[in-house]
Amino acid sequence: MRLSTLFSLANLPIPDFDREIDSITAQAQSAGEHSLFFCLRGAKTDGHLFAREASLRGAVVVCETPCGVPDEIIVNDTHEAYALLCAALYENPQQSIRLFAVTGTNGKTSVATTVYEILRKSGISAGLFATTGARWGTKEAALSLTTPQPFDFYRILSEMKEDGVTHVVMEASSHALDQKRLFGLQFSVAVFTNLTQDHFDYHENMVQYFCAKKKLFSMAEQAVICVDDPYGKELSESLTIPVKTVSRTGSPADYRIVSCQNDSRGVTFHVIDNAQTEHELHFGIIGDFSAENALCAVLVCTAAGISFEQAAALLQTIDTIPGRCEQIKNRLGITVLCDYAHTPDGIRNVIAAARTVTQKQLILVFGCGGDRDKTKRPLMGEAACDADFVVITSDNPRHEPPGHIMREIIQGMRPDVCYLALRDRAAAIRYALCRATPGDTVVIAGKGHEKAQDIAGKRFCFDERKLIRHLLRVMEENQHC
Ligand SMILES: CC(=O)N[C@H]1[C@@H](OP(=O)(O)OP(=O)(O)OC[C@H]2O[C@@H](n3ccc(=O)[nH]c3=O)[C@H](O)[C@@H]2O)O[C@H](CO)[C@@H](O)[C@@H]1O[C@H](C)C(=O)N[C@@H](C)C(=O)N[C@H](CCC(=O)O)C(=O)O
Ligand SMILES: Nc1ncnc2c1ncn2[C@@H]1O[C@H](COP(=O)(O)OP(=O)(O)OP(=O)(O)O)[C@@H](O)[C@H]1O
Ligand SMILES: N[C@H](CCC[C@H](N)C(=O)O)C(=O)O
Ligand SMILES: [Mg+2]
Repeated sequence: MRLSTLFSLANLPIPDFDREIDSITAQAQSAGEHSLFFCLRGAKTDGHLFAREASLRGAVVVCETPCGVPDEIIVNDTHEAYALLCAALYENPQQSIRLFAVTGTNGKTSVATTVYEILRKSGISAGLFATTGARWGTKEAALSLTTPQPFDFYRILSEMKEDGVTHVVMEASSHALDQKRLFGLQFSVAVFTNLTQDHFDYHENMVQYFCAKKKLFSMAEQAVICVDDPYGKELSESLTIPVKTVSRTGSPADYRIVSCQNDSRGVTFHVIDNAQTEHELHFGIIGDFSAENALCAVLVCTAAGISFEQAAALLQTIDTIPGRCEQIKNRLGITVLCDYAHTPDGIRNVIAAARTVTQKQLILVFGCGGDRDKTKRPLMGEAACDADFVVITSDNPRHEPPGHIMREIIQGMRPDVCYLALRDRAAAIRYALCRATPGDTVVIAGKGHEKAQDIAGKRFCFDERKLIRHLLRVMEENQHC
């Protein structure tokens, strides 16, 4: 595409020179003869420092301050221009697709996947961008980020459009909102699930974390907001767009969950709407929080033109979200849940959910990621004390020593709680499963759908669900350990 066409499609002033452009990048080392290189100011360094390198590779450079290279274009905000020009390169696929987004600390993948499944099952040609990957029709694409960088996002979105997708639901991470990866998009509905501690390695405090999340709602026509935490309540009161509020702990709301019953088939719950009509819903994922996620998903679908009743009926047919309170069936009489809880609130919630289906002991296996929020480690240790026995292990230690991370978790644990620390995650899972007796539940948290363990910057194959299934099969064959 010509540079002039690209800028014109992005509604940006047309540069005074023209060139053929076929790719866009923010990584100087990937720039080439026909690429546009964006100088982004990041957390670690400033992309402007790499303008010369990109230019020597033949790229046109887009910057905020002059870099003194030939063929440079100066814009006010390179993050914004980056998103707009990536959209333009793919001929603005978002203009013919209805978009829905979910933000919040926990529950984004769960809500987004549920919306996707309901839309799909109702006959709508839908697409999904989530931590678990992108999906549409019979296709899938792996994503390295929950909310992809603009170039990857528009590349996949345009493929979805070519394949006839009309509705797309996605997760909006706080990192993405802060870095304006979604700049220029307009969402039919934005959802807020909750806000509790996470990512303090990136956001300085809860106020800044909340500010990043709030940005999504300036890009939305309608909102669905859980008002049980003070941030949701404040957000709902600050917006001028139509808002549907949701609660499950008695806070006043348009849709109130008034009872939840969990059993091995999931959660059955009652909702009273703002016309005081009561509805009974069922969702195949256990946990009171799952009822809240499910209700948010149903409300998003009503904005897509599906009736509440139809959305609720389709909800009943969903029994799995990969790695989210996913039950791994076995003939040993133990309940095994593979889950993605990786925050103090997530750990507390998944234990509470698992309790509702546990007759005897509840065993938890978990760890904390390296090179990420260190302050959540003792808090996750403290939350883990709600289990009867805890196996502390590794969860993507990245560049940190696993033993050091495990010690930080243990610092938050009550001295009366029984635990074992086993650095090798496969050994930790094996130990927990072997320890369990009929009537017990084993919750394995933090990695869910993930297929690798990141140790010292190297990614080792580690498909947790496959490993659990294998161990359970061996145990079934032996009926003892
Ligand atoms: C914390 C974070 O989000 N970092 C992202 C950010 O990096 P950064 O701001 O540190 O960038 P930087 O290293 O300072 O570099 C600034 C610029 O110089 C460029 N550069 C830098 C060095 C070089 O040699 N050459 C070069 O061109 C970089 O490409 C970049 O454009 O910008 C980079 C490029 O645009 C991203 O790759 C990087 O994501 C990293 C890989 C990442 O892991 N992000 C995670 C934490 C993330 O975004 N997670 C959320 C989900 C979180 C959740 O679960 O809620 C997500 O949406 O996935
Ligand atoms: N509404 C909720 N409130 C609290 N905890 C939840 C909620 N929904 C899910 N969880 C817990 O958090 C875990 C992660 O859920 P999910 O993957 O949906 O969150 P996410 O926001 O997408 O996370 P990420 O930031 O990694 O993308 C689940 O496995 C479950 O244990
Ligand atoms: N998407 C989240 C969850 C990571 C969960 C855990 N497996 C880890 O690696 O810390 C993040 O990037 O912070
Ligand atoms: Mg997610």
